Amino acid sequence: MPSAGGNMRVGVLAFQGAVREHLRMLTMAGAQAVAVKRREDLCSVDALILPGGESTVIGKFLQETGLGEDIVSRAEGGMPVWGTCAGMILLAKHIVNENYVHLGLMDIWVRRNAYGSQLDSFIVRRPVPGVSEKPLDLVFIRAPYAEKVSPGVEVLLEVDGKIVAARQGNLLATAFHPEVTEDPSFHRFFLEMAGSA
Ligand SMILES: NC(=O)CC[C@H](N)C(=O)O
Repeated sequence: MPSAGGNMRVGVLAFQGAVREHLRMLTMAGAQAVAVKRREDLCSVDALILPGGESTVIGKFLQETGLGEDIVSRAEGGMPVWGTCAGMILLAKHIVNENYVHLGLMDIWVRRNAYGSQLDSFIVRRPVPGVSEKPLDLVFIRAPYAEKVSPGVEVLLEVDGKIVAARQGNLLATAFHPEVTEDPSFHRFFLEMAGSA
């Protein structure tokens, strides 16, 4: 059972990538932040973040440890899961420029490394409807975007016509990295989403 508000225990998959940054932001947003490395760790959390990093490396780890299977069954049972950047790729049912999928949970068509080498990493400032009226720094680092989504998926934000944030029930995906900024709005949004799940 998810516990309410500040008592919520939120895990961050802690194999590779921006783990500490998410743990810090969750604490700032008022949750109990837990590093998830083993299958046992997952049992104790109400919600989970899949951080940015390298999706191929994290995906291999998920497969080898069995954590991937556990995450899929918890997510199918309603556990809120948020994937940032590589995490968005891990969540997707379709990776348009690869011939594999990882967790295959979300009805989105994601393109890996979608911005190419010239535009590898960049920041844009935008308000995100439903998350923050004030413009947020959106940090893209070798980011994916979604080319399309199924009708059941709510697009939260497009930047230059590309889908960079989307929600499908208990699943949230962002192509950018809110955890490397100083603004916990997105983490609060995820906690609210998790609290009402
Ligand atoms: N910052 C990131 O998470 C980059 C994602 C990475 N390009 C991948 O494909 O996994």
